[in-house]
Amino acid sequence: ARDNGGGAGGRSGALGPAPVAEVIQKIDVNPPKGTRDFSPDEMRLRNWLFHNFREVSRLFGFEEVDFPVLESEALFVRKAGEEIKDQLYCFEDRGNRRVALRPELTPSLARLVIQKGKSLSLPVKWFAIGQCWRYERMTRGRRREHYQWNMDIIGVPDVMAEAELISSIVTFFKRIGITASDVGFKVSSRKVLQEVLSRYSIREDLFGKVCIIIDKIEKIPLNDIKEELKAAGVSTEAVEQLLQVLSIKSLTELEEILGDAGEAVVELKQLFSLAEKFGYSEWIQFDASIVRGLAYYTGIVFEGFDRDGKLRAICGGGRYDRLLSTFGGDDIPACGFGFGDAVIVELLKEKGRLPALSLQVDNIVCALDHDLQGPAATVATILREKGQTVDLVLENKPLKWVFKRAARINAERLILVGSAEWQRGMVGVKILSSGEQHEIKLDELE
Ligand SMILES: Nc1ccc(Br)nc1
Repeated sequence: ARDNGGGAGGRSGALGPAPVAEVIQKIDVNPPKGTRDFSPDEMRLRNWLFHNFREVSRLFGFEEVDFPVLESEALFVRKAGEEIKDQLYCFEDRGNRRVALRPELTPSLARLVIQKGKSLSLPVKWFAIGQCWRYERMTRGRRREHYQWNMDIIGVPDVMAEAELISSIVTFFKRIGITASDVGFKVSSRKVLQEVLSRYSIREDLFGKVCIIIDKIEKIPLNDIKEELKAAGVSTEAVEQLLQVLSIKSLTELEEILGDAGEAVVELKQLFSLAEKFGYSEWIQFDASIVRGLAYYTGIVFEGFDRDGKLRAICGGGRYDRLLSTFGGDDIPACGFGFGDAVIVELLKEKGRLPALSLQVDNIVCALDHDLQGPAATVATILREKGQTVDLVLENKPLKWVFKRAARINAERLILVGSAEWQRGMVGVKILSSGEQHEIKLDELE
């Protein structure tokens, strides 16, 4: 006694058609410009990615933290001319406070470390996965939001911390099937720049601005870089020397220019030696042109890149020993990285290595007629309490519809609740892969 099953959403029967609410205006069903919805397929991929972020963080003994997406604008106001500042998604709230959607997680993490103060025992090893925003003029059609995985070590001045962080990213890449043939890390230190600039007695406060200009070296013409450096107060001679040093691709060559006693060379040699011990030497290379685009880095910096050179940086990070003190906190050393959720997916697509993820349920439970919906609910609950996943058919549907749905949701078993069987305390079971079917006592269901 099955009705025609009605269409999805359509209510037919004694009450007549459902009253349609007054259509006020046809809304735009797309998300705001530069933002994404995550439908089930995309959400499965995102959850798979985040699961691997979390598993690696757990393997490395890091604790998860989180912060508001909305922060005080003051947290991100830096004067070094960073793109992240120019694209700040900021506004004045109803309490006339200047606020911003966070463009990155590190300042929030620094804020929380300072807030916790002496109650924290160092080193702090925290990770976070959070949505970050930028207000990008849509002329370039780029995204305005992405999710970032961040790992930070607070309170360890030694290069061992950077080596540990790079190891965690290598571990992540290996987990998702990316190898050293696919990606690598370009590693340098801002102390390289510092040591060159100090030879030309460039003012300390110019350092951040010079780094931001240098970070654009691959993105804008070299002459523009030179002009911007000179406009920032760097002499022509210093500019030429700077660009010459930035083209160095070997530590040996760097040593020839800077000597072997400066912190830049000493720390980089330590890092490459530790890479041997961690077992990821084949993943990293020295590249003096790497400065990263955030003003607060003070030492080692690194970025993950795809060896085919088709994509933007996959991840990046470095040491930021001054950030906490610039926020009024103690002078605590820190380093960390950010790993976005978009470029890595582009890389996996490029490599044809996206994971095959689909909905799968153990059981689809169906009442064979309407007055058996109650017993079907009982069966579903019994199975769920045993940890089985159940898709319970919620309406009176023809079996043809049930089989179609079972195939779509990759159900392993079809549990049929029929009147005669139910009277005998039994239900019907059909193994959908083999077609084999049998009856089973309710209390033997598992
Ligand atoms: N910082 C930032 C935020 C959002 C996106 Br999309 N890219 C970079």
